[in-house]
Amino acid sequence: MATRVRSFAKINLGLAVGPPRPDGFHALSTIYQTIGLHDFVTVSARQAAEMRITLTANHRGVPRTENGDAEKNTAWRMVSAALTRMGVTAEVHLDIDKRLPVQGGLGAGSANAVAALMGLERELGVALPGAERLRLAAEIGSDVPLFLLGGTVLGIGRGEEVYPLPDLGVAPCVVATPGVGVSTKQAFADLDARYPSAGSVAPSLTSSVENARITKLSCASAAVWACNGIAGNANGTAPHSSGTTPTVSPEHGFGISPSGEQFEGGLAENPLLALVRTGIENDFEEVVFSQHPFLRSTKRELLGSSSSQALYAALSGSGSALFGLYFSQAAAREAQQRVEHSGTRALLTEMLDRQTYFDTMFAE
Ligand SMILES: C[C@](O)(CO)[C@H](O)COP(=O)(O)OP(=O)(O)OC[C@H]1O[C@@H](n2ccc(N)nc2=O)[C@H](O)[C@@H]1O
Ligand SMILES: Nc1ncnc2c1ncn2[C@@H]1O[C@H](COP(=O)(O)OP(=O)(O)OP(=O)(O)O)[C@@H](O)[C@H]1O
Repeated sequence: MATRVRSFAKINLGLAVGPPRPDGFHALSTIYQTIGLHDFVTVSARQAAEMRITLTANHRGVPRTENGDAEKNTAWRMVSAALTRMGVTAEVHLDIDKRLPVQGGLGAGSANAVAALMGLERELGVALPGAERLRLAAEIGSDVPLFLLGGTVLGIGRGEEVYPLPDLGVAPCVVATPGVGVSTKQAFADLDARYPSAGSVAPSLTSSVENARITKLSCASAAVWACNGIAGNANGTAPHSSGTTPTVSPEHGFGISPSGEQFEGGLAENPLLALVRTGIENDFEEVVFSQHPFLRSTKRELLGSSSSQALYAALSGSGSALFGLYFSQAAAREAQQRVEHSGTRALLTEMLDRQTYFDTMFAE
């Protein structure tokens, strides 16, 4: 028997990058949001006298056994580390059915690692404690721990320190996937080069300005909490006390529940709108757009005009994927068509709340 796991992508709702730290990573603050697009990771595992982990994939950009570089794969690394922590020797086969872009800024490789861990635990009937999972995930990559929480997640530190936020909602989302890859490592280096601090040998971001932006984005997450405090509970584990997740509406401009019922008090109480109104931005846009100017046009297409405007559009992570969030399915479809008309692939999906993330993670 094998276990097939959906490996959902993320977008970044704002990403503020600070100066490099002594360990070479950059301090950052971001709000991660899982979305419905996904790869499939299939895990087969059985206890054995000797350890053997093999990996196949349907995309040539994915490190795998056939190419002799499986050990570089996030999913392979996660399974290897998890088996060591479990004290289990096993024969494991991983298959990655890649549907998300590689080097897309959608955290696809990071999500693959968590999907592999979930599949491995189910296959072996062994579950690591939550804190152990988070520690392992942070060792694999900065973007990995968020996928252990799902839904709307605050990320600080180098992005690996994660806190579940009450879900922002289920707004329709269009993801544009341009045919260029962006190296995350290079994007951080380009940001450093753009903001060299006077007098220093190594380039670094101007810390006072950038740290203020990090603080601002962390404060923006407080807007989410405040709104959810009104709309429901704010303990970060249950979406809303009403049991519903807010959606956004073009006609009314404020939150309505899936049953059509409006939240009292209007716009100010919709957490997604409240977050957008704090002025969230992705710091990578400046450097990535100057290298790939057509991405700026794609963002404009996602944003649309005043008659069918996006609630928000931005680069995800260090790109190259961009996303738009919309008030309605119709507005999202129009945006998808605008982007595809200009020759860039665009996929229609929606924000994925925490409950749905876990309920739909295991494929039949
Ligand atoms: C840009 C984001 O996608 C935003 O969500 C993430 O910060 C990237 O996370 P990730 O892909 O898991 O990144 P990692 O695998 O941890 O690091 C890849 C490389 O990116 C750089 N890196 C990453 C995260 C961070 N906070 N500072 C960095 O400088 C480092 O050079 C590192 O060697
Ligand atoms: N499971 C994996 N799937 C895809 N790429 C992987 C995987 N494991 C390691 N890699 C390597 O990592 C690089 C980037 O992978 P990924 O697709 O996760 O980038 P990304 O979407 O930009 O991620 P992030 O948003 O976390 O920066 C690839 O070039 C590839 O060599």
